[in-house]
Amino acid sequence: MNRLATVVARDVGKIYSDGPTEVIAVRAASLVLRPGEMVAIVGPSGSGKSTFLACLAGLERTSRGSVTILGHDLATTGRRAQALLRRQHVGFIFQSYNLISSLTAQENVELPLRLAKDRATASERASAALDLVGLGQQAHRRPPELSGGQQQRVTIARALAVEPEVVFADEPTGALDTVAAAQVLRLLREIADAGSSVLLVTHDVTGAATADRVLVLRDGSIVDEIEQPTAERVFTALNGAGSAA
Ligand SMILES: Nc1ncnc2c1ncn2[C@@H]1O[C@H](COP(=O)(O)OP(=O)(O)OP(=O)(O)O)[C@@H](O)[C@H]1O
Repeated sequence: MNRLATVVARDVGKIYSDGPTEVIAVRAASLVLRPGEMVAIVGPSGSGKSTFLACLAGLERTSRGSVTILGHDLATTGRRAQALLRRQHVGFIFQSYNLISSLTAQENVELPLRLAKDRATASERASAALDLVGLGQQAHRRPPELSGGQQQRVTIARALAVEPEVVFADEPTGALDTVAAAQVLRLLREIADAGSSVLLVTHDVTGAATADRVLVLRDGSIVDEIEQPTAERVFTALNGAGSAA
């Protein structure tokens, strides 16, 4: 069952304790992500998008439900094994670039490769990934010498260099102008078209419409699912979700 799925989430819930009160960030949300599929999660601020993504990526412990990544049930996979799984098979792209400013773009992309499987080919693969995102000429530059869009493309190159089966992207275009954002979205689309799974959290309806499927979250629940999305349909669904909140 679901042998082809890269990520399977069943009835995932996440409750945060905030002093004496509890915040239900995600309630019983389910998702199956397949190879080559790009799924976007949209929803009003505070609807639980980032928390859901973090639970699926194993970055947050779930309060209920189950998550399986590439056949590994996170509930029964130890922390070290999960870290290894992420390092070798999962790419992360966040709004804050998390690049090391004292290292060049090339060194930033090489770093996870040196920690993971392909030390011998780290340099070649990092160069190839930077070429792919159009930054071959900027490989020697450090993050402070690059624009926001270029830094984000370095993080994409870093995620791509490990040839991940799954990419988790949380607001990757949040800090970018329209042109840079479109470039980043195009790269995410290409990653999916090349066979990986991409899960994207975004506020950008146009960006969400580049996905194969859009899930609309409201108050921690998936309230709508749009197949073959257009920006208009995402906008309408999102406004419905927001106004009802
Ligand atoms: N570490 C935490 N401790 C307590 N509550 C949290 C924590 N992280 C998130 N929350 C709460 O969980 C809910 C969902 O937050 P989350 O960041 O997942 O929403 P979001 O849809 O990604 O929001 P945004 O679009 O504004 O980034 C919010 O009410 C938030 O305040």
